[in-house]
Amino acid sequence: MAESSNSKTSWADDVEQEEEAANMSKQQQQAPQPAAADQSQQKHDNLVDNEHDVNVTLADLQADPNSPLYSIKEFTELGLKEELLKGLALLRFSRPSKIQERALPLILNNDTNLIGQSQSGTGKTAAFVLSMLTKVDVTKNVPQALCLAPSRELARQILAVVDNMGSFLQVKTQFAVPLAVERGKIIEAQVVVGTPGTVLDCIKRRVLPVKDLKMLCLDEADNMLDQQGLGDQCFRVKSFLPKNGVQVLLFSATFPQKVIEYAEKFAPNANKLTLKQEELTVEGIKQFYMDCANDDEKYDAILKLYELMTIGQSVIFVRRRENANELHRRMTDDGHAVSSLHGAFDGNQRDKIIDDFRFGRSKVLITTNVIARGIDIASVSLVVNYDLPTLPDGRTPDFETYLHRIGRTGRFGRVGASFSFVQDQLSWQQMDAIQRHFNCQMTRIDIKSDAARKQIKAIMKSSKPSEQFMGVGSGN
Ligand SMILES: Nc1ncnc2c1ncn2[C@@H]1O[C@H](COP(=O)(O)OP(=O)(O)OP(=O)(O)O)[C@@H](O)[C@H]1O
Repeated sequence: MAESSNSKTSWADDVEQEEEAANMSKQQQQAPQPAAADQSQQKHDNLVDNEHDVNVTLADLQADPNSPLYSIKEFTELGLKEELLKGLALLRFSRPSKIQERALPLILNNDTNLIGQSQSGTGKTAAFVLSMLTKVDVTKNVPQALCLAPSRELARQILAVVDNMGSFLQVKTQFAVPLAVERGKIIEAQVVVGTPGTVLDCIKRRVLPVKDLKMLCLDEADNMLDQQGLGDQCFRVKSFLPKNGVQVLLFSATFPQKVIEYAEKFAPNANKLTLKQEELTVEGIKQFYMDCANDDEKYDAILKLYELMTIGQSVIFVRRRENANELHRRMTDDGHAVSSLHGAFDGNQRDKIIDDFRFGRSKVLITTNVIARGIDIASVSLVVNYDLPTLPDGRTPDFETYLHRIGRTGRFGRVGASFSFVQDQLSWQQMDAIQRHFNCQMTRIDIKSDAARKQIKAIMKSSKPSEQFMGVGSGN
């Protein structure tokens, strides 16, 4: 875990920053609370019509045994409380996805730990949120389920899902990130969602009572356990919990072999739902690459892409905060409306930037790996790897981060595209290694060609909000 020499400190830096962050009131720190129905409307509006020949409905996908959204059961067969079924209906979740259908009975029928893996955007959040909400007793005002996430943004998003899905249960929730927990007040909420550092601090200060906890859930578990700071904090949180009776759930789209060992230590004797490496990529995400001669050509290409990027919403990933600042400044100076988000912003600013993007007030977001994982915004149709993701050595490709980054599009059966820039021999090698690792093919695209622009436009349009519910373009 923490001692791993391969730990990805760049991500940890962002989180550390977050843990130290910001002077803000509790109210300002609350998760966004879109009315469930509005949120659901937004979700379904984003299931797409398209310019392609083939329309596949979500119902079709869920009937296809090869799709990660496939299910044979109904939510009503999964042993959920009536109030949760009502919450699911309000969110217009009609059928469970594969991970939900498989994980829920394994979690709910006994107290065995679970390591759950499924592709990005396939509904892992609902699997663990429904589990937490099933296990808590809302008549007791004491924390019973604890969920840890690696970033403020992700914790906030999970909290909003708990609030929405649990709205008929009248569950009480607590956001546990820096300064969100009222000083000196003992937490009475049944479900606590936060980042590991703050949660650990609350436990040590005895603000967060742990004796009634029944469930500990780690989202993006491989990432948290693999990092120096976060991994330590997660293990320390766990060491404070009752030795028996706490069910541990670890979820992620990726569980690289080297992390499995920590995962098994953290969640002993767990049931496991895992995937093979070549099953990890999401079919709806078309992967392209752009071959540039140098940095200037790369910048010209991103300007050419901009017009297409704003058809839907796009995320541009760069390596470091300074690169994000620099690209933001250059694009803004050139008259383009872009926003930027990274760990150097304080909590308040981060909430505003992500909310502006989430609710469509901004269209293009330049960011670091801080939101590479978990963030779920249905209308993101394009992900750009302006810099390919690497381990801290700056050379070795970071396969998992690549997969999580491109997974910000193509959510729950939608289509999307990813563009990766290559500009020298090293980035070529990195791209080649990524393709071999996932056994996938990236298609070369020349942004200057009309045909290519048309192709991209079609993909972007196909994931644009539409009147037509449930039409999911194949994108082929
Ligand atoms: N059964 C369902 N029916 C309809 N929509 C669903 C269902 N389950 C989840 N969704 C929606 O699918 C989207 C993706 O879900 P979620 O964010 O949980 O994916 P994930 O597997 O956690 O992805 P990641 O690995 O990127 O974190 C969300 O918008 C969610 O509301």
